[in-house]
Amino acid sequence: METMLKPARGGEKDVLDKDASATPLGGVNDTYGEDAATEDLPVTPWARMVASGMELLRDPSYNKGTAFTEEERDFHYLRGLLPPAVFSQELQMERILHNLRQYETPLEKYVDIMDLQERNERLFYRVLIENVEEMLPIIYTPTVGEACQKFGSIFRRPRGVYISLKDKGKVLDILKNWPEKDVGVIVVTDGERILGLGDLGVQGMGIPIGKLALYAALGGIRPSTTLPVVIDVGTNTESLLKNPFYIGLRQKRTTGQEYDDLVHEFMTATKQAYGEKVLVQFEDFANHNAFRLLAKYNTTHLVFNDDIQGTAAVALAGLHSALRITGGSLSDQTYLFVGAGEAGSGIAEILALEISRQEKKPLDEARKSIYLMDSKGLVTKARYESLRDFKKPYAHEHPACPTLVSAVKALKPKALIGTSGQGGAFTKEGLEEMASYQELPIIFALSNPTSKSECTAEQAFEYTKGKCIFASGSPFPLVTYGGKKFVIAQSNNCYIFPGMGLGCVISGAIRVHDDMFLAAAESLASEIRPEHLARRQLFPAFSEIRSISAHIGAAVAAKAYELGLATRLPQPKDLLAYAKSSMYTPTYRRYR
Ligand SMILES: O=C([O-])CC(=O)C(=O)O
Ligand SMILES: [Mg+2]
Repeated sequence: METMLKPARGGEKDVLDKDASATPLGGVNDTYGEDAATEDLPVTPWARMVASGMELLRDPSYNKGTAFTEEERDFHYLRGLLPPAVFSQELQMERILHNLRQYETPLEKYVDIMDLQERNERLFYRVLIENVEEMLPIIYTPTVGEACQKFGSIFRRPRGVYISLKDKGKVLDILKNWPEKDVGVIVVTDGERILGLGDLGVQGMGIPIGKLALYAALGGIRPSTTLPVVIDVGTNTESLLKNPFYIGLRQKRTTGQEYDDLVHEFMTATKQAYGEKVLVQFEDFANHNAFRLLAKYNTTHLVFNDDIQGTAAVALAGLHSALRITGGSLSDQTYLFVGAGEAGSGIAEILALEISRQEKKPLDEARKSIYLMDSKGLVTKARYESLRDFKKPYAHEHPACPTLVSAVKALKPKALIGTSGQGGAFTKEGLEEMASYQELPIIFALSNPTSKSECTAEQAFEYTKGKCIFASGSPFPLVTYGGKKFVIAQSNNCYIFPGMGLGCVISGAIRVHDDMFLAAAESLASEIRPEHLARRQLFPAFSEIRSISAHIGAAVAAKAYELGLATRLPQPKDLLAYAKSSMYTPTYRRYR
């Protein structure tokens, strides 16, 4: 059967045929029917009635622009509303890319491509999926950071849900204003720690929007089931409060009970509106809330924190790959983290967990080879009383080391991992020291966006005389050193969260367990082949990401079933095939 777009001139809109709830990703198995198509466009096994004519052209989920066929133009009252030429989606894509490449600044590209999302969603996703490496730096780090800083100025059309202190007591009603009833994945921020850029208040909304675009493009989550949310409790950033174009509450951040109550109302409302299988990803909260909220809600809701757990899983996969190059096992190395916030302690903790599993030793024992540095220098036992809880497990007996070089000299770490949000924190002296006692030092500069990276890729190679095994959080161009070219691997949580979401959705998971992140990390690491390692490339190319997400999704789902956390029964026999067949694809439907 084909997609039926019946004329509904009298305002009858979007009546979904009940057959639609056949699969977990919002109802439609997108590959279904493709084999059965007699013409070159795929067809879908369900029927919808939506608006026709101009309304159809203005609905981004159905609009195909110049790609409406002659037949469709006649049938859906489009004749004369479009110029006469009929384009293929491929030609439309070419045109989009051609125009995008004319812009001089990344922010102009961002505005242009996000506009496409509001005009023609399938074309937007097809451009993303088929050009991941080119598009990622625009809709994601680093450009999304600048977009958030200027979000008020570039604001055009709202997307997602804005919940502010003014909405206390009305959060469920607000969620009901969102037009989609079938929401499967929410990304929520309060904007207090946007990437490494600090408190951007309501303008942090760019991050949930960008992350969810990746859920759909990289993880195959149906776009209509994704919901970006920002909780606006004010901002402490003076320049934003003074900026006439700031679009949030013009007040200092509210904290304490009032903050907790609003977040709690939101968390309760998500379940009331969408059921207990809605996945809520916490994103870019400041440390003082991130750990707390995760601990508070992970026993009652399907939640994870991307900055703690997603970043951790991808870095663990990167360390696995790095050790395949250097030799040795995870357990007999020393690790030094510069930055002891969400990413630092998240990675430290998953690493300790993995070591304790591998070596069958207590977690506390496994933590002993992992050291953290914060703004006050090495985290040590002597500082124990004044430390935040999440740093305490790593407060080891050790003399004070105030600087990076002194810590590297004293500890001789195998791997140096930057999660500080401090651009340039990996000094020349520190990196030279890393290379002074080992053949292949592992250097991860993970802070985002590019301006906050602890060092550039070029500096890492230069200061270690080409010896380093390097990964960064944001993209860097290829580095040539000693006549050799090195592709710079990005250790970014976008390798993990789309697959994690896919795994949760296809299994109907009701909780996220740490073991699901270990499974995701293992799955990602298994994608690294000897040819990657020969080039010191720790992660596969983003062009392979849909297949990687399917594998991660299957691994996560398998773990959820094993742990008794999955509710979609019976368990599909072949989870990988099921994951793949459930993924959203953005080729146009044929409307009849
Ligand atoms: O958004 C990214 O690129 C990675 C991330 O979660 C962060 O840096 O907060
Ligand atoms: Mg983040």
